[in-house]
Amino acid sequence: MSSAVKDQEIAAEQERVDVAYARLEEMREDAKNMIKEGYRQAQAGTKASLVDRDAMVHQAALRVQALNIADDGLVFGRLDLTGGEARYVGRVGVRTRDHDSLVIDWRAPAAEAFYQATPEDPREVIRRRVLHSRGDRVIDIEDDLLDPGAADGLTIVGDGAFLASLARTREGPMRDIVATIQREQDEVIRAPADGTVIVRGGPGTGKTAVALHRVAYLLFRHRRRFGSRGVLIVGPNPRFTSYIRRVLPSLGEGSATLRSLGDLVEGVTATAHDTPELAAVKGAGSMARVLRRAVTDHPPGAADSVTVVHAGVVVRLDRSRLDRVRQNVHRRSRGNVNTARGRAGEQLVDALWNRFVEIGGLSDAAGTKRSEFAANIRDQRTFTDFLATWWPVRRPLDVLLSLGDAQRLSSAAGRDLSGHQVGLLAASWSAEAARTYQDVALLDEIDNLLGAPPRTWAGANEDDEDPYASDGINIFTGERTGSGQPAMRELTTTIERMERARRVDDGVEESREYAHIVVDEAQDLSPMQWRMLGRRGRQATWTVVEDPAQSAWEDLDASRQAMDAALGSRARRDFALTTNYRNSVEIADVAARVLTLAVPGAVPARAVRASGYEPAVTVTGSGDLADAVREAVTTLLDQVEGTIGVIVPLAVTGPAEVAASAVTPQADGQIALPIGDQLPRSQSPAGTRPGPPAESRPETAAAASGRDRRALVAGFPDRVQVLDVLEAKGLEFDAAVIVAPEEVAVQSPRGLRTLYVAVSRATQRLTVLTADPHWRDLLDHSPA
Ligand SMILES: Nc1ncnc2c1ncn2[C@@H]1O[C@H](COP(=O)(O)OP(=O)(O)OP(=O)(O)O)[C@@H](O)[C@H]1O
Repeated sequence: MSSAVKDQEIAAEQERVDVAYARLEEMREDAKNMIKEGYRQAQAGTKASLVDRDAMVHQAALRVQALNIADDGLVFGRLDLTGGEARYVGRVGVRTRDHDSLVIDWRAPAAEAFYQATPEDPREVIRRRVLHSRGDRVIDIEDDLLDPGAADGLTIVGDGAFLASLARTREGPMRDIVATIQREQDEVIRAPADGTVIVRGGPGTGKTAVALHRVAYLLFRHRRRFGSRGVLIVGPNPRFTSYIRRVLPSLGEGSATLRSLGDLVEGVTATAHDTPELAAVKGAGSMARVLRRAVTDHPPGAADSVTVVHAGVVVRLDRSRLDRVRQNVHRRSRGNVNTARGRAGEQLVDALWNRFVEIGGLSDAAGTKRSEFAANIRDQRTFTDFLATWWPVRRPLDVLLSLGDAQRLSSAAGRDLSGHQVGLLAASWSAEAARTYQDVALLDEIDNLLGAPPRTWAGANEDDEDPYASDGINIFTGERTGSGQPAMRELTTTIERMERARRVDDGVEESREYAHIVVDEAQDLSPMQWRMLGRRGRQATWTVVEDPAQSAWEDLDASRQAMDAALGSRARRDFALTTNYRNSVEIADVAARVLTLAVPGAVPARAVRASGYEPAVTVTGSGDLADAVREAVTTLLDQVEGTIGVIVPLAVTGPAEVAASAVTPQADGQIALPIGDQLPRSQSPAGTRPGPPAESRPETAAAASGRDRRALVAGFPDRVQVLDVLEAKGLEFDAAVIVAPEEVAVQSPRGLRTLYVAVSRATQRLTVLTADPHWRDLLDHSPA
């Protein structure tokens, strides 16, 4: 086709698009006028008009926001239907003043055919056209002919919109895909809102993109239901959440809460990952039992007996009697340890009275009534002081740190932990250690067990009210809250506390119970993390996306069971995504080799875009590693315009055999981890354990890169980032440098799956630097 014909077609589309933009501008003006009108009404000053004004201004402001977003590439699709209608699809719906449709919102039912029509099932679509724009200028068009028999008179431009769009230079690390959503993806996005959707697919199949578009769809179609009670999107780490944060606004959605697993709980932020061994212990469902025992045990610092005097009679309860009272209170109050504090005091008085009667006090103090006895006891300083330590208002972080005492932990452990595990855990819960991702779920579990304190002191200033304040202290962090001037306030129920936890974050309202929860990278959630999410979605519908082959979790079955419990019994729909849109065919080929090692027999997703660039797999001496990284990055800077990720092993130090005490957090919040000879033979490439034995091994790439991460990329532009294999989860770069795959593979029992994650991050170029020639042979099958 001549370019003149194509130019004519583009010019014709531009005219239509200009009309839509002109109307968009009018709609924006209308919305702005509505805001002004709202303020004008406020001048009237009645209470009702204030409420009206707020609602009006809020709605109008949302409208302006949505219309602003549509400024860039407002119209991206056109359908020519068998009846002769030409239907335009765009980021928002645009109608003339007479309500004739100019552009249909991509989420509306009338836009469905744009995504669903195929040559086998054309759905009355003859030609599907994708319009590529920059701002408000149409720069290119691509057509798919779906019904050649009916195409008389229609010009067909290009050779299929989708592949062309994938080959286009990427703008930014992730973008919305509204123009090129594929049918299998669209089915997920538009799945009915009443149940749970589970999406599985390999790296780059668009799981994250689809989940985000589903949120936009649900909020568009069911705003009343999902807008008011909220949508929570949970991803693995803050890097990932900041990465996807850029996509939601481009979809016109600012009203979802985005959280990483490390900052899901108010007041705590995880800054470190546990070693795989520790994560497995902390994340196991049995930790729930351990924590239950921990919060119901005799608390640290409490005396082993209490003694009071009444009418000259000395009454004492020893530890075993005290423990019986405690068990009784817990049994009757069914959890909510803090809330049960009042009952505990009552039952303690009861027990003292019974003891008083038992030891014959009644005859010594003839005429004593129980009520007098109780009043007297409650007034005694020894009693109140004892009660304050025997049944204190407990804070989640205090409970967790109290388990840093191995003896205390051991008594809470029952049969759920081995001695070795108790040692590991206790060492990780010292006050100085950084809080880890798994700790966050445990703190949430403890918070749930403790329940709300019966009475709290909060800052006097309502503005800086801290919903987790108790006695002027944040119950998670232990830090003083508010102005420090105590003001009595009653917090009675968890619901109320949840309500108070609502806050505005980045302009987004947050609450602890949601109407819909999206879980990305769900394959990595531990049972305890599922419990944490389950509590936030007791009434929710869910969208869960995952790739079991990328799971770092050893006991995937236990995680599945916990997921089932969290999701509840709602109807589920399972979907599979099968096409890899991220990796070039060449990079996908390397990833497929790793997949075969990690999960023998697994079928990789099909990559659709050949780049002609073979990945480079280079053998380096371990001493030259930093130089090799710099050299690789320098080369890639010339080859790609966008982001370059240098993906290093977890920062680990130390010999292969590590005692519990040696598992210590480093200054930078990372954890010292045993490495080396744990890789089972079956997981070792070529059946051998790579590298020399641990004792004689020089400083590992992992240790070196952990220590010198920043130095590794010093002086390079910002588009070069260095991150470890866990941080790389879910991210994508134009080019990636994988450092020391041989170490990534042995850092945990699931090391090969982690490596699979790493090698599947790049869109265009991949460089692998290894000290082990085995790995080159394994990964590099490029033509000599
Ligand atoms: N239909 C599509 N059209 C164009 N690009 C797409 C499409 N679907 C996905 N992509 C792109 O493919 C890349 C991978 O998508 P995404 O990150 O959602 O995959 P993923 O399945 O979540 O991957 P991972 O499992 O590695 O986290 C993104 O850049 C996304 O924009």
